[in-house]
Amino acid sequence: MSIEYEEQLAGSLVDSFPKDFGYGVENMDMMQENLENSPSADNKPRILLMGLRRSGKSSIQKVVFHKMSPNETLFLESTNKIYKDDISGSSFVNFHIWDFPGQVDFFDPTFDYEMIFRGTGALIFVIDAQDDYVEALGRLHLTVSRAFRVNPEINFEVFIHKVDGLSDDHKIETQRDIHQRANDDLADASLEKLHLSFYLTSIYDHSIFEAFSKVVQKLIPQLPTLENLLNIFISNSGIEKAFLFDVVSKIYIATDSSPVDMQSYELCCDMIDVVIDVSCIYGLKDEGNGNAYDKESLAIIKLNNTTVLYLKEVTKFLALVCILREESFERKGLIDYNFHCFRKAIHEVFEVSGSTQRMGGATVQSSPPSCSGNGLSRLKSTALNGTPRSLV
Ligand SMILES: Nc1nc2c(ncn2[C@@H]2O[C@H](COP(=O)(O)OP(=O)(O)OP(=O)(O)O)[C@@H](O)[C@H]2O)c(=O)[nH]1
Repeated sequence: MSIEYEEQLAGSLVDSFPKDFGYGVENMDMMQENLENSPSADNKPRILLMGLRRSGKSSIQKVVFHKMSPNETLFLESTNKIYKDDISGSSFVNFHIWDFPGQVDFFDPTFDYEMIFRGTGALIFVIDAQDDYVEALGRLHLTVSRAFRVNPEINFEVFIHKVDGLSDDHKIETQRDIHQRANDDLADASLEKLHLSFYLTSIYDHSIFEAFSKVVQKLIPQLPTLENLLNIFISNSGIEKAFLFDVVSKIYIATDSSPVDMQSYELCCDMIDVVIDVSCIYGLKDEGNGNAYDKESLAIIKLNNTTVLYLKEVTKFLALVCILREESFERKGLIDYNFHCFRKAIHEVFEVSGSTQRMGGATVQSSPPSCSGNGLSRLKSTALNGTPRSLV
């Protein structure tokens, strides 16, 4: 069975997937000040964070990609210029996030929005659900309709944010209402083809990571292959659920095709935190050198309800985290062998090598999570790669 499995995995390798998937190179006069000093133009997909002032855009970006604790966001100052964040240096996920200041007059004639939208993979519009959202809906409509006319390929994502302050019933009602009104506005403008996806989010729980995972997954051209590999892996190993995690951001870049329940996702996120924390405390060399997450990273946690959590390194940035029953874990040898095949296939999918890789003209260097500095996402030493060549 295992050999068959290996063949199945090997058979589905990447040739059929675009290697140079990416978005355009831009240079905008309007944003000289912000962009000139940033890592140069390249073909990385761009995710825009837009919305009214104080809707929570910067908080989302800081919490998901910079390990800021949600309480610290209370002290974030208002963004007054476009903040361009290239997160490819510390994460598997290889794109730029542009945080727009709420007060920018986006449709100022001197503002080259066509350039911006042309190079955009996803536009996240953040709506503060604790506030009156009528103005936000007007702004949403204006933004997405302009963007759609420039680039119909953009994924339009609406985060109904700060839902931690709402009761469960109120959450559902707010989502229904926003969904209805936003789509009515689009229908009135004959923009039925413009598809909006809605997510209920909060930085105070895992919902923001889940939503971001889904946004990012849509930008990964290899997603069907990854899902396929995960399906084959779990069905041959007696595993109930498996996630392929970006360890730094805790975004899952793929999972098998069984439905995701929030509790399983949270459990797996917590496991990553535990593993990295324990590794930071007990796993480093005497001088405190090294990375908290490396080739040797492996953890098994048995819960008191006969569930086993299993985490193993896949690449410098990716970990496989699985949930399974204790009985299935008795066949650990089989799981390990299948994992070995799975890992090999993932490496082949992304052609991960230990050297600098060229991605649509951009050279990317990156390092795995380390314990030094401000949280585990801080880069310590610049190690070469682990970033997928084709994930651009
Ligand atoms: N309750 C709650 N508050 C949040 C959440 N996300 C952000 N906030 C708070 O919302 C306030 C505004 O957050 P920012 O991230 O600065 O908002 P912004 O959209 O970047 O604002 P501008 O830079 O002015 O455009 C801060 O006090 C955050 O702590 C959330 O999920 N729940």
